[in-house]
Amino acid sequence: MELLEAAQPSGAWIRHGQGLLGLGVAAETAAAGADRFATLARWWDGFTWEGPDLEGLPAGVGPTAFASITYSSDSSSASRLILPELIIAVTEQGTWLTGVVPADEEREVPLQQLLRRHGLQLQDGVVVPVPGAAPTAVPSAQLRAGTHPEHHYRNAVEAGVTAIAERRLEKLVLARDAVAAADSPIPPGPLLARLARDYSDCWTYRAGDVLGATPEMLVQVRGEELFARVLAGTVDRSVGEQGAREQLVENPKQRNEHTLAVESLLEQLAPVSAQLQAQSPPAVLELPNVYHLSTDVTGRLSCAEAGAEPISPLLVAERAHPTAAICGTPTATAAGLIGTLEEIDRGPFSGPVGWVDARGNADVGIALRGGVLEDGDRQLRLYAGCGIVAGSEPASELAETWAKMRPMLGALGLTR
Ligand SMILES: C=C(O[C@@H]1C=C(C(=O)O)C=C[C@H]1O)C(=O)O
Repeated sequence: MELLEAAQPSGAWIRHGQGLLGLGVAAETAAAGADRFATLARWWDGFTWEGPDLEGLPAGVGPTAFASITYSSDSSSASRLILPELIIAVTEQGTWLTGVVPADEEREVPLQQLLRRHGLQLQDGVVVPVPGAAPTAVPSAQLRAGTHPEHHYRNAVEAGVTAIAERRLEKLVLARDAVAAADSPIPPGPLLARLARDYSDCWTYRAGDVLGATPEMLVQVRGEELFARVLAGTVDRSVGEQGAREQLVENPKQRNEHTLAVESLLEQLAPVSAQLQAQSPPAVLELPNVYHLSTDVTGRLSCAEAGAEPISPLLVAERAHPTAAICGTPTATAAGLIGTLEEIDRGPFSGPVGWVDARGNADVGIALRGGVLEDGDRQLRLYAGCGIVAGSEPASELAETWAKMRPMLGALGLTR
């Protein structure tokens, strides 16, 4: 956490005080459109590593790229892979530092020098901030309306409920945005530190312009093993534990909404996986702002089972995206209605976010509970969405979007 406060990471992925921090940029690439996953995967596969052997080291150690991929293929935002020049991997087995120097530079940059460049140093084998560096303050921000006023969202929910009543689809996820504006650039480090502290069960992330703390894992790849955490079905934290059980586990509307999300993931991953198993019944995930219905899914990559060439984790993520947790059922109908009803460009929000290492391991979450830095970092655009099913009420869905924005609002010192 102390490191996060001091440094301004170009990439971050932290949970329970462990994870990855990327500093600076050694190489990066951007992609757009329907081929964005494949373009990024090819770029990453094209690297050769001449560093020490990584075999046996924890996932994420070594050269690791941070990924942010847009929700939609028509977004005007870019999807990105960023390979930092310095990667700090804090794992159960210890901390590893990886420095990345492009081969054509033909020079060794001492790790101490790389650390110093980012306000850090090694002291008795531990990475610490350089003494005397002033902590970066988060400027005070003002909450402003996003692309549309609140009533636009209520109307969109109403229209979604009508489409469901007309049996055009079963579920769709509608999102909206809001803006936190400051007079000076908002430093990502302290925001990430607050999120990692207050939402330690979530994956606190940064990749490119997007940052937040997501509770949802689209797909985690460890060698041949797959893991995912599907969330859908939400109640505010204020209902308490007993209320959450009654309103989530014992509520058919929420259970159905949740099942659709789990089924979409299982179906979409089926072509690339084997032995997929979903936990049943779903658990209740307790977070500081909300409770969710939550299902963990495990499986194996089918290419590994068949002894075939390994598939890039970015292409596994492409298969999995978008689940009904952030889009709807059936996918194509929901995606079409989202486009006409939301009238926002989701950018990286609700798209895949995370990292991929040089051995095919990856954590790819869903970019939720966060925001996108804009306007020279003086503005953070927050996003949140809700699953709409038969009987959803516009006012309570709007309230749920505010509850889902709470992690980022809290990190900015804002309340709502
Ligand atoms: C869309 C969001 O969250 C998703 C929607 C949920 C729901 O509608 O119950 C729950 C978790 C996420 O899968 C968001 O946080 O913005």
